[in-house]
Amino acid sequence: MTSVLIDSVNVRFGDFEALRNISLNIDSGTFVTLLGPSGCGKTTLLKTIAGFTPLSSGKMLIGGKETHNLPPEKRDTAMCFQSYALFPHLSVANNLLFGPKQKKLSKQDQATRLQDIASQVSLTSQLDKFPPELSGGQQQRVALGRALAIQPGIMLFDEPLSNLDAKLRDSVRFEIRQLQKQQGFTAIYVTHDQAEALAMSDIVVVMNKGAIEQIGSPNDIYHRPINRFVADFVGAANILPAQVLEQHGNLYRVQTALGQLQVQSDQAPIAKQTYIFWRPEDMCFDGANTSPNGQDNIFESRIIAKTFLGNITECLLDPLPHSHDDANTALTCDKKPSIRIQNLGFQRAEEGEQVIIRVPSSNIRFLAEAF
Ligand SMILES: Nc1ncnc2c1ncn2[C@@H]1O[C@H](COP(=O)(O)OP(=O)(O)OP(=O)(O)O)[C@@H](O)[C@H]1O
Repeated sequence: MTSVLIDSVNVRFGDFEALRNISLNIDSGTFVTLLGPSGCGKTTLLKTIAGFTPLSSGKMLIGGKETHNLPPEKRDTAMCFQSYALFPHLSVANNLLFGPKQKKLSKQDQATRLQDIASQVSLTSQLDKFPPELSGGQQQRVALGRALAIQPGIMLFDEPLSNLDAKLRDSVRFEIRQLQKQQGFTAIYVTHDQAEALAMSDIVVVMNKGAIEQIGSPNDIYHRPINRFVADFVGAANILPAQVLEQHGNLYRVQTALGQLQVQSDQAPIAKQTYIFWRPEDMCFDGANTSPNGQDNIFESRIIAKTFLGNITECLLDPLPHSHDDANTALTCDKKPSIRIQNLGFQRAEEGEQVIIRVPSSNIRFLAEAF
């Protein structure tokens, strides 16, 4: 088991800064996901950990050892790629044995390792086949088994499931997580798929433009994103600029382009002009135009578009003018945003229909970002 400490790391390619001031502490045995849009530096960070890309500045420790003079083969890491990178002329067995042979394991240890790994990645019946004779999912499992056969302290995964169809992706994703839990290796997993990151990880690292935006548990990242980028990248979000008007205990009245809203928050806003957000599933369709506790936000909207998603329905709403607005506040002039709602109860509502929606004040959160 191996920890990774990354301290103020920068990586430059010529004038281009691919990684900016990255600091990250990964405990041994943790499953960490690097999540972010294409080009944000995820693979570069993975390659610096593997030792394939040198640091421009900062330092890195693997298992407590400074990596400055540590070549890739001495880092206790193995990498599993999106492209599988299998040896087509070698059988599945010999692909799996590539690492153990390089490590000069005895014939008997190689045989034991092969049996163990083949059964872990469910390939025992495929050992004599060659990679071109396998399905995409089987090839992916060979790539995984080949990396596992080295028994690394740290497994580095670079979008390993992106070539698989949705169903297979779910099952291989589950297998990887099960293996990681059983064997206890540290996993650093690159993806741009937020659902994958939330489903697999102990810790999610959200990256943007070469820097880290937020580090947290899947629950924190989803429910307590710190800024608009994270809120929007990790799932759908309704985000509004908000001007704080008054506070009573943990209840805030804010002016938004939708009118005045109430926000119940134990965390104070970082500025008077900030942003609020809520998830599409945090609001509901309501028959009554009153708030029973005086703290819910109720507004009328027109359904612009309706999408059936199987277990839920998503609607795009055009909120109608709010009758209790403070017309003197600048934000009432802002362009009125559309709002997304996901709900079980919308199946019968039709596009064009006018509906009343409710957002409990406790479901709206402040982002730690000012404008
Ligand atoms: N060897 C290199 N020389 C110059 N620029 C590079 C090099 N490697 C990566 N980059 C640049 O660094 C940036 C980050 O690339 P990286 O591959 O780390 O992104 P990523 O987040 O993994 O993207 P993707 O999800 O598309 O794989 C990109 O703009 C890329 O063009």
